[in-house]
Amino acid sequence: MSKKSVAQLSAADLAGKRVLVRADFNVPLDGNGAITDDTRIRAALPTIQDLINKGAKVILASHLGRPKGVDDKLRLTPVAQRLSQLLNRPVTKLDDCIGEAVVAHTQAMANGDVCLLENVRFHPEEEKNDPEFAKQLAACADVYVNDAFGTAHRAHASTAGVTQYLSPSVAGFLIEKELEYLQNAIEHPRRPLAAIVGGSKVSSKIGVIESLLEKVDKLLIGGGMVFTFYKARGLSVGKSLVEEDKLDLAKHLEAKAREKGVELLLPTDVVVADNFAADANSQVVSVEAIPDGWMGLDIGPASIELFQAALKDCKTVIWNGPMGVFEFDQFAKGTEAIARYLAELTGEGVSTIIGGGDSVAAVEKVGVADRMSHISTGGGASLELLEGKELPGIAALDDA
Ligand SMILES: Nc1ncnc2c1ncn2[C@@H]1O[C@H](COP(=O)(O)OP(=O)(O)O)[C@@H](O)[C@H]1O
Ligand SMILES: O=C(OP(=O)(O)O)[C@H](O)COP(=O)(O)O
Repeated sequence: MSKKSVAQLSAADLAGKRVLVRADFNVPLDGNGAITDDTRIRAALPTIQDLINKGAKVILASHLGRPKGVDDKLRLTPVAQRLSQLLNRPVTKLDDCIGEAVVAHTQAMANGDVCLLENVRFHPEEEKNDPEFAKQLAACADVYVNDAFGTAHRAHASTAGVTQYLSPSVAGFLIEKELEYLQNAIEHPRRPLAAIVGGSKVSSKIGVIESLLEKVDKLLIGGGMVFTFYKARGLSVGKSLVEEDKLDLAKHLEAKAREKGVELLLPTDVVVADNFAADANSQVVSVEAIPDGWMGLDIGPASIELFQAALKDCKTVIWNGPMGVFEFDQFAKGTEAIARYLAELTGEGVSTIIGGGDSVAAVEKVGVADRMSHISTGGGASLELLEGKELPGIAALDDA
Protein backbone atom coordinates (compact mmCIF):
# COMPACT_ATOMS: atom_id res chain seq x y z
CA MET A 1 0.00 0.00 0.00
CA SER A 2 1.34 3.45 -0.84
CA LYS A 3 -0.13 5.04 2.29
CA LYS A 4 1.64 5.59 5.58
CA SER A 5 0.79 2.93 8.14
CA VAL A 6 0.48 2.85 11.91
CA ALA A 7 3.25 0.25 11.76
CA GLN A 8 5.62 3.08 10.77
CA LEU A 9 4.85 5.05 13.93
CA SER A 10 7.04 4.07 16.87
CA ALA A 11 6.47 4.34 20.61
CA ALA A 12 8.61 7.48 20.46
CA ASP A 13 6.14 8.95 17.94
CA LEU A 14 3.04 7.92 19.86
CA ALA A 15 3.71 7.81 23.63
CA GLY A 16 1.52 10.41 25.33
CA LYS A 17 -0.16 11.38 22.04
CA ARG A 18 -3.92 11.50 21.67
CA VAL A 19 -4.74 9.31 18.67
CA LEU A 20 -8.13 9.53 16.97
CA VAL A 21 -8.92 6.12 15.49
CA ARG A 22 -11.85 5.94 13.04
CA ALA A 23 -13.14 2.38 13.24
CA ASP A 24 -16.21 0.79 11.63
CA PHE A 25 -18.24 -0.39 14.61
CA ASN A 26 -21.43 -0.43 12.54
CA VAL A 27 -22.41 -3.84 13.90
CA PRO A 28 -25.74 -5.63 13.50
CA LEU A 29 -28.08 -5.27 16.51
CA ASP A 30 -31.11 -7.34 17.47
CA GLY A 31 -34.50 -5.89 18.43
CA ASN A 32 -33.27 -5.34 22.00
CA GLY A 33 -30.17 -3.44 20.89
CA ALA A 34 -27.76 -6.33 21.59
CA ILE A 35 -24.86 -6.92 19.20
CA THR A 36 -25.50 -10.04 17.09
CA ASP A 37 -22.08 -10.18 15.41
CA ASP A 38 -18.90 -8.56 16.74
CA THR A 39 -16.62 -9.29 13.77
CA ARG A 40 -16.06 -5.59 13.08
CA ILE A 41 -15.12 -4.92 16.72
CA ARG A 42 -12.65 -7.82 16.78
CA ALA A 43 -11.20 -6.66 13.46
CA ALA A 44 -10.20 -3.32 15.00
CA LEU A 45 -8.33 -4.87 17.95
CA PRO A 46 -4.82 -5.18 16.42
CA THR A 47 -4.64 -1.43 15.76
CA ILE A 48 -6.08 -0.49 19.15
CA GLN A 49 -3.76 -2.91 20.97
CA ASP A 50 -0.73 -1.65 19.05
CA LEU A 51 -1.52 1.95 20.01
CA ILE A 52 -1.98 0.98 23.66
CA ASN A 53 1.35 -0.88 23.59
CA LYS A 54 3.04 2.21 22.18
CA GLY A 55 1.70 4.38 25.01
CA ALA A 56 -0.89 6.34 23.02
CA LYS A 57 -4.18 7.68 24.38
CA VAL A 58 -6.74 5.98 22.15
CA ILE A 59 -9.85 7.91 21.12
CA LEU A 60 -12.17 5.76 19.02
CA ALA A 61 -14.82 7.11 16.66
CA SER A 62 -17.46 5.32 14.61
CA HIS A 63 -20.94 5.55 13.16
CA LEU A 64 -23.71 3.06 13.89
CA GLY A 65 -26.63 2.74 11.49
CA ARG A 66 -28.09 5.67 9.60
CA PRO A 67 -29.61 7.94 12.29
CA LYS A 68 -31.35 11.18 11.47
CA GLY A 69 -30.10 13.20 14.43
CA VAL A 70 -29.66 11.75 17.93
CA ASP A 71 -31.25 8.30 18.26
CA ASP A 72 -30.98 6.51 21.62
CA LYS A 73 -31.22 3.12 19.89
CA LEU A 74 -28.04 3.86 17.95
CA ARG A 75 -25.78 4.93 20.81
CA LEU A 76 -22.40 3.19 20.90
CA THR A 77 -22.78 2.05 24.54
CA PRO A 78 -23.03 -1.71 23.69
CA VAL A 79 -19.95 -1.39 21.48
CA ALA A 80 -17.94 0.16 24.34
CA GLN A 81 -19.01 -2.70 26.62
CA ARG A 82 -18.03 -5.39 24.11
CA LEU A 83 -14.74 -3.65 23.35
CA SER A 84 -13.94 -3.41 27.02
CA GLN A 85 -14.46 -7.19 27.40
CA LEU A 86 -12.29 -7.93 24.37
CA LEU A 87 -9.47 -5.58 25.43
CA ASN A 88 -9.79 -6.52 29.07
CA ARG A 89 -9.57 -2.88 30.11
CA PRO A 90 -12.04 -0.03 30.68
CA VAL A 91 -13.42 1.77 27.63
CA THR A 92 -15.13 5.05 28.52
CA LYS A 93 -18.07 5.90 26.25
CA LEU A 94 -18.48 9.66 25.90
CA ASP A 95 -21.84 11.39 25.32
CA ASP A 96 -20.84 13.20 22.15
CA CYS A 97 -18.05 13.19 19.58
CA ILE A 98 -17.27 16.93 19.65
CA GLY A 99 -17.36 19.76 22.19
CA GLU A 100 -15.64 20.98 25.30
CA ALA A 101 -16.44 17.97 27.48
CA VAL A 102 -14.94 15.62 24.89
CA VAL A 103 -11.77 17.69 24.56
CA ALA A 104 -11.47 17.96 28.35
CA HIS A 105 -11.83 14.18 28.73
CA THR A 106 -9.13 13.48 26.15
CA GLN A 107 -6.77 15.99 27.80
CA ALA A 108 -7.12 14.15 31.11
CA MET A 109 -6.45 10.67 29.67
CA ALA A 110 -3.39 8.68 30.76
CA ASN A 111 -1.16 6.80 28.33
CA GLY A 112 -2.88 3.56 27.28
CA ASP A 113 -6.37 4.80 28.18
CA VAL A 114 -9.17 4.10 25.71
CA CYS A 115 -12.38 6.04 25.13
CA LEU A 116 -15.13 5.80 22.52
CA LEU A 117 -16.82 8.90 21.16
CA GLU A 118 -20.60 8.85 20.58
CA ASN A 119 -22.01 7.97 17.12
CA VAL A 120 -20.53 10.54 14.72
CA ARG A 121 -23.70 10.40 12.57
CA PHE A 122 -25.74 12.04 15.34
CA HIS A 123 -24.39 15.20 13.67
CA PRO A 124 -25.64 15.63 10.08
CA GLU A 125 -22.39 17.50 9.32
CA GLU A 126 -20.54 14.16 9.47
CA GLU A 127 -21.99 12.80 6.22
CA LYS A 128 -21.71 16.22 4.57
CA ASN A 129 -17.98 16.15 5.28
CA ASP A 130 -18.41 19.60 6.79
CA PRO A 131 -14.95 21.18 7.34
CA GLU A 132 -15.93 22.98 10.56
CA PHE A 133 -17.27 19.72 12.04
CA ALA A 134 -14.11 17.88 10.94
CA LYS A 135 -12.05 20.54 12.70
CA GLN A 136 -14.07 20.13 15.89
CA LEU A 137 -13.60 16.36 15.72
CA ALA A 138 -9.88 16.84 15.26
CA ALA A 139 -9.73 19.09 18.33
CA CYS A 140 -9.68 16.05 20.63
CA ALA A 141 -6.53 14.50 19.11
CA ASP A 142 -2.99 14.93 17.79
CA VAL A 143 -2.69 11.99 15.38
CA TYR A 144 -5.24 10.25 13.11
CA VAL A 145 -5.50 6.57 12.25
CA ASN A 146 -8.17 5.34 9.86
CA ASP A 147 -8.99 1.68 10.34
CA ALA A 148 -12.62 1.82 9.17
CA PHE A 149 -12.30 -0.22 6.00
CA GLY A 150 -16.08 -0.77 5.84
CA THR A 151 -16.62 3.01 5.66
CA ALA A 152 -13.60 3.90 3.52
CA HIS A 153 -15.88 4.41 0.47
CA ARG A 154 -17.58 7.33 2.25
CA ALA A 155 -16.06 10.82 2.04
CA HIS A 156 -17.30 11.89 5.46
CA ALA A 157 -15.81 14.19 8.10
CA SER A 158 -14.48 11.37 10.29
CA THR A 159 -13.14 9.32 7.37
CA ALA A 160 -11.74 12.03 5.10
CA GLY A 161 -12.22 15.67 6.21
CA VAL A 162 -10.49 15.20 9.55
CA THR A 163 -7.16 14.44 7.85
CA GLN A 164 -6.90 18.15 6.97
CA TYR A 165 -6.42 18.94 10.65
CA LEU A 166 -4.36 16.03 12.03
CA SER A 167 -0.84 15.00 11.15
CA PRO A 168 0.25 12.35 10.65
CA SER A 169 -2.86 10.67 9.22
CA VAL A 170 -2.15 6.99 8.70
CA ALA A 171 -3.84 3.67 7.90
CA GLY A 172 -4.51 1.04 10.56
CA PHE A 173 -3.73 -2.67 10.31
CA LEU A 174 -7.24 -3.68 9.22
CA ILE A 175 -7.22 -1.34 6.23
CA GLU A 176 -3.76 -2.60 5.28
CA LYS A 177 -4.83 -6.23 5.55
CA GLU A 178 -8.05 -5.72 3.57
CA LEU A 179 -6.26 -3.86 0.77
CA GLU A 180 -3.49 -6.39 0.57
CA TYR A 181 -5.93 -9.25 0.06
CA LEU A 182 -8.62 -7.53 -2.00
CA GLN A 183 -6.42 -5.58 -4.41
CA ASN A 184 -4.60 -8.73 -5.43
CA ALA A 185 -7.78 -10.80 -5.73
CA ILE A 186 -9.48 -8.11 -7.75
CA GLU A 187 -6.65 -7.08 -10.04
CA HIS A 188 -5.81 -10.64 -11.04
CA PRO A 189 -8.97 -12.68 -10.45
CA ARG A 190 -9.07 -16.27 -11.51
CA ARG A 191 -11.99 -16.58 -13.93
CA PRO A 192 -14.87 -17.05 -14.33
CA LEU A 193 -15.45 -14.28 -11.78
CA ALA A 194 -18.91 -13.94 -10.26
CA ALA A 195 -20.32 -11.23 -8.02
CA ILE A 196 -23.40 -11.82 -5.89
CA VAL A 197 -25.12 -8.62 -4.81
CA GLY A 198 -28.06 -8.57 -2.41
CA GLY A 199 -29.07 -6.87 0.81
CA SER A 200 -31.18 -3.79 1.32
CA LYS A 201 -28.92 -0.83 0.45
CA VAL A 202 -30.38 -0.73 -3.05
CA SER A 203 -29.78 2.92 -3.86
CA SER A 204 -26.12 2.89 -2.83
CA LYS A 205 -25.29 -0.48 -4.42
CA ILE A 206 -27.30 -0.62 -7.64
CA GLY A 207 -24.97 2.01 -9.12
CA VAL A 208 -21.97 -0.23 -8.45
CA ILE A 209 -23.48 -2.85 -10.77
CA GLU A 210 -22.78 -0.68 -13.80
CA SER A 211 -19.02 -0.91 -13.32
CA LEU A 212 -19.17 -4.49 -12.09
CA LEU A 213 -20.52 -5.41 -15.52
CA GLU A 214 -17.12 -4.36 -16.91
CA LYS A 215 -15.27 -6.75 -14.59
CA VAL A 216 -17.31 -9.87 -13.90
CA ASP A 217 -18.39 -12.82 -16.01
CA LYS A 218 -21.54 -13.45 -13.99
CA LEU A 219 -23.65 -11.23 -11.79
CA LEU A 220 -26.22 -12.75 -9.44
CA ILE A 221 -28.75 -10.43 -7.86
CA GLY A 222 -30.65 -11.37 -4.70
CA GLY A 223 -32.06 -9.83 -1.53
CA GLY A 224 -34.00 -6.59 -1.58
CA MET A 225 -32.15 -5.56 -4.74
CA VAL A 226 -34.20 -7.77 -7.08
CA PHE A 227 -37.59 -6.05 -6.88
CA THR A 228 -36.40 -2.87 -8.53
CA PHE A 229 -35.34 -5.05 -11.48
CA TYR A 230 -38.68 -6.92 -11.54
CA LYS A 231 -40.67 -3.72 -11.39
CA ALA A 232 -38.57 -2.30 -14.21
CA ARG A 233 -39.59 -5.39 -16.23
CA GLY A 234 -43.22 -4.51 -15.60
CA LEU A 235 -43.89 -7.20 -12.98
CA SER A 236 -45.92 -6.42 -9.89
CA VAL A 237 -43.91 -6.69 -6.69
CA GLY A 238 -46.55 -6.08 -4.01
CA LYS A 239 -45.09 -4.36 -0.96
CA SER A 240 -41.49 -5.47 -1.64
CA LEU A 241 -38.58 -3.05 -1.29
CA VAL A 242 -38.34 -0.94 -4.47
CA GLU A 243 -36.33 2.14 -5.39
CA GLU A 244 -38.74 3.90 -7.74
CA ASP A 245 -36.11 6.31 -9.02
CA LYS A 246 -33.79 3.46 -10.06
CA LEU A 247 -36.21 1.70 -12.44
CA ASP A 248 -34.62 3.18 -15.56
CA LEU A 249 -31.18 2.30 -14.24
CA ALA A 250 -32.29 -1.31 -13.66
CA LYS A 251 -33.54 -1.52 -17.26
CA HIS A 252 -30.32 -0.02 -18.53
CA LEU A 253 -28.24 -2.50 -16.49
CA GLU A 254 -30.08 -5.49 -17.94
CA ALA A 255 -29.49 -4.13 -21.46
CA LYS A 256 -25.83 -3.45 -20.71
CA ALA A 257 -25.31 -6.99 -19.35
CA ARG A 258 -26.74 -8.41 -22.62
CA GLU A 259 -24.49 -6.14 -24.66
CA LYS A 260 -21.38 -7.13 -22.66
CA GLY A 261 -22.20 -10.83 -22.66
CA VAL A 262 -22.31 -10.88 -18.86
CA GLU A 263 -24.69 -13.47 -17.43
CA LEU A 264 -27.02 -11.43 -15.18
CA LEU A 265 -29.15 -13.74 -13.10
CA LEU A 266 -32.24 -12.80 -11.13
CA PRO A 267 -34.19 -15.22 -8.96
CA THR A 268 -37.11 -17.01 -10.63
CA ASP A 269 -39.05 -17.61 -7.43
CA VAL A 270 -39.27 -15.77 -4.11
CA VAL A 271 -40.55 -16.35 -0.60
CA VAL A 272 -43.20 -13.72 0.07
CA ALA A 273 -44.62 -12.66 3.43
CA ASP A 274 -47.82 -10.89 4.42
CA ASN A 275 -45.83 -8.55 6.69
CA PHE A 276 -42.26 -7.81 7.78
CA ALA A 277 -42.07 -10.06 10.83
CA ALA A 278 -40.43 -13.28 12.00
CA ASP A 279 -43.84 -14.98 12.34
CA ALA A 280 -45.43 -13.61 9.16
CA ASN A 281 -47.42 -15.93 6.91
CA SER A 282 -45.29 -16.92 3.95
CA GLN A 283 -45.42 -18.77 0.64
CA VAL A 284 -43.12 -19.48 -2.29
CA VAL A 285 -44.29 -17.91 -5.55
CA SER A 286 -42.97 -17.36 -9.05
CA VAL A 287 -41.62 -13.85 -9.52
CA GLU A 288 -44.45 -13.37 -11.99
CA ALA A 289 -47.07 -14.05 -9.32
CA ILE A 290 -46.22 -11.88 -6.31
CA PRO A 291 -49.62 -11.23 -4.71
CA ASP A 292 -50.72 -7.66 -3.97
CA GLY A 293 -49.98 -6.65 -0.39
CA TRP A 294 -47.21 -9.29 0.05
CA MET A 295 -43.47 -8.63 0.12
CA GLY A 296 -40.53 -10.70 -1.10
CA LEU A 297 -38.21 -11.53 1.79
CA ASP A 298 -36.07 -14.38 0.40
CA ILE A 299 -35.14 -16.14 -2.82
CA GLY A 300 -37.02 -19.40 -3.41
CA PRO A 301 -35.78 -23.01 -3.81
CA ALA A 302 -35.66 -22.91 -7.63
CA SER A 303 -33.54 -19.76 -7.47
CA ILE A 304 -31.13 -21.39 -5.01
CA GLU A 305 -30.59 -24.18 -7.53
CA LEU A 306 -30.23 -21.70 -10.38
CA PHE A 307 -27.62 -19.70 -8.45
CA GLN A 308 -25.70 -22.78 -7.37
CA ALA A 309 -25.56 -24.04 -10.97
CA ALA A 310 -24.25 -20.66 -12.12
CA LEU A 311 -21.54 -20.60 -9.44
CA LYS A 312 -20.42 -24.18 -10.04
CA ASP A 313 -17.70 -23.41 -12.62
CA CYS A 314 -16.56 -20.08 -11.13
CA LYS A 315 -13.02 -19.66 -9.83
CA THR A 316 -13.61 -16.43 -7.88
CA VAL A 317 -16.84 -15.37 -6.17
CA ILE A 318 -17.39 -12.05 -4.41
CA TRP A 319 -20.54 -11.78 -2.31
CA ASN A 320 -22.09 -8.74 -0.67
CA GLY A 321 -25.61 -8.53 0.67
CA PRO A 322 -27.76 -11.36 2.07
CA MET A 323 -30.23 -13.16 -0.23
CA GLY A 324 -33.08 -12.45 2.17
CA VAL A 325 -34.05 -11.22 5.60
CA PHE A 326 -31.85 -13.88 7.23
CA GLU A 327 -32.43 -12.36 10.68
CA PHE A 328 -35.85 -14.11 10.56
CA ASP A 329 -35.36 -17.91 10.37
CA GLN A 330 -38.10 -18.53 7.84
CA PHE A 331 -36.47 -16.10 5.37
CA ALA A 332 -32.88 -17.26 5.97
CA LYS A 333 -32.87 -20.33 3.69
CA GLY A 334 -31.58 -18.60 0.55
CA THR A 335 -28.71 -16.91 2.39
CA GLU A 336 -27.84 -20.11 4.27
CA ALA A 337 -27.87 -22.24 1.13
CA ILE A 338 -25.59 -19.85 -0.77
CA ALA A 339 -23.25 -19.57 2.26
CA ARG A 340 -22.97 -23.37 2.54
CA TYR A 341 -22.43 -23.74 -1.19
CA LEU A 342 -19.65 -21.14 -1.20
CA ALA A 343 -17.97 -22.93 1.70
CA GLU A 344 -18.01 -26.14 -0.39
CA LEU A 345 -16.58 -24.31 -3.40
CA THR A 346 -13.78 -22.89 -1.23
CA GLY A 347 -12.87 -26.45 -0.33
CA GLU A 348 -12.55 -27.16 -4.06
CA GLY A 349 -10.07 -24.31 -4.55
CA VAL A 350 -12.42 -21.46 -5.50
CA SER A 351 -11.58 -18.01 -4.03
CA THR A 352 -14.58 -16.82 -2.05
CA ILE A 353 -14.72 -13.30 -0.69
CA ILE A 354 -17.58 -12.29 1.60
CA GLY A 355 -17.99 -8.63 2.51
CA GLY A 356 -20.36 -6.47 4.53
CA GLY A 357 -21.54 -6.25 8.12
CA ASP A 358 -24.71 -8.27 7.61
CA SER A 359 -23.29 -10.69 5.05
CA VAL A 360 -20.47 -11.59 7.44
CA ALA A 361 -22.99 -11.92 10.27
CA ALA A 362 -24.97 -14.30 8.03
CA VAL A 363 -22.02 -16.58 7.25
CA GLU A 364 -21.03 -16.52 10.93
CA LYS A 365 -24.61 -17.54 11.82
CA VAL A 366 -24.38 -20.49 9.41
CA GLY A 367 -20.99 -21.37 10.93
CA VAL A 368 -19.01 -21.30 7.68
CA ALA A 369 -17.09 -17.99 8.02
CA ASP A 370 -13.78 -19.76 8.59
CA ARG A 371 -14.27 -21.81 5.42
CA MET A 372 -14.29 -18.75 3.13
CA SER A 373 -11.08 -17.45 1.49
CA HIS A 374 -11.53 -13.92 2.85
CA ILE A 375 -14.02 -12.29 5.16
CA SER A 376 -14.05 -8.56 4.49
CA THR A 377 -15.44 -6.05 6.96
CA GLY A 378 -16.61 -3.90 4.03
CA GLY A 379 -19.49 -4.64 1.67
CA GLY A 380 -19.88 -1.41 -0.28
CA ALA A 381 -16.16 -0.70 0.20
CA SER A 382 -15.06 -4.03 -1.29
CA LEU A 383 -17.51 -3.61 -4.21
CA GLU A 384 -16.13 -0.14 -4.93
CA LEU A 385 -12.58 -1.51 -4.84
CA LEU A 386 -13.69 -4.15 -7.32
CA GLU A 387 -15.08 -1.39 -9.51
CA GLY A 388 -11.58 0.11 -9.55
CA LYS A 389 -12.53 3.21 -7.58
CA GLU A 390 -10.21 5.02 -5.22
CA LEU A 391 -11.71 4.93 -1.72
CA PRO A 392 -11.83 8.49 -0.26
CA GLY A 393 -11.03 7.33 3.29
CA ILE A 394 -7.78 5.87 2.02
CA ALA A 395 -6.93 8.56 -0.53
CA ALA A 396 -7.03 11.19 2.25
CA LEU A 397 -4.22 9.52 4.26
CA ASP A 398 -0.55 10.54 4.15
CA ASP A 399 1.51 8.94 1.40
CA ALA A 400 4.11 6.45 2.59
N1 LIG B 1 -35.88 -8.99 0.26
C1 LIG B 1 -35.45 -8.18 1.22
N2 LIG B 1 -36.23 -7.15 1.66
C2 LIG B 1 -35.81 -6.32 2.64
N3 LIG B 1 -34.60 -6.42 3.25
C3 LIG B 1 -33.79 -7.41 2.84
C4 LIG B 1 -34.17 -8.33 1.81
N4 LIG B 1 -33.15 -9.20 1.63
C5 LIG B 1 -32.19 -8.86 2.51
N5 LIG B 1 -32.56 -7.79 3.25
C6 LIG B 1 -31.83 -7.15 4.35
O1 LIG B 1 -30.61 -6.61 3.88
C7 LIG B 1 -29.82 -6.32 5.03
C8 LIG B 1 -28.37 -6.29 4.69
O2 LIG B 1 -28.13 -5.40 3.61
P1 LIG B 1 -26.75 -4.65 3.40
O3 LIG B 1 -26.54 -3.68 4.51
O4 LIG B 1 -26.78 -4.11 2.01
O5 LIG B 1 -25.69 -5.83 3.52
P2 LIG B 1 -24.21 -5.80 4.13
O6 LIG B 1 -24.30 -5.24 5.53
O7 LIG B 1 -23.75 -7.22 4.12
O8 LIG B 1 -23.42 -4.91 3.23
C9 LIG B 1 -30.20 -7.37 6.05
O9 LIG B 1 -30.53 -6.74 7.27
C10 LIG B 1 -31.39 -8.11 5.45
O10 LIG B 1 -32.45 -8.33 6.34
O1 LIG C 1 -22.08 -1.29 6.93
C1 LIG C 1 -21.42 -0.62 6.14
O2 LIG C 1 -21.39 -0.86 4.82
P1 LIG C 1 -21.82 -2.27 4.13
O3 LIG C 1 -23.25 -2.58 4.53
O4 LIG C 1 -21.71 -1.98 2.66
O5 LIG C 1 -20.82 -3.29 4.58
C2 LIG C 1 -20.55 0.51 6.57
O6 LIG C 1 -20.54 0.64 7.99
C3 LIG C 1 -20.98 1.82 5.90
O7 LIG C 1 -22.28 2.15 6.29
P2 LIG C 1 -23.18 3.09 5.34
O8 LIG C 1 -23.52 2.27 4.09
O9 LIG C 1 -24.40 3.44 6.17
O10 LIG C 1 -22.34 4.30 4.98
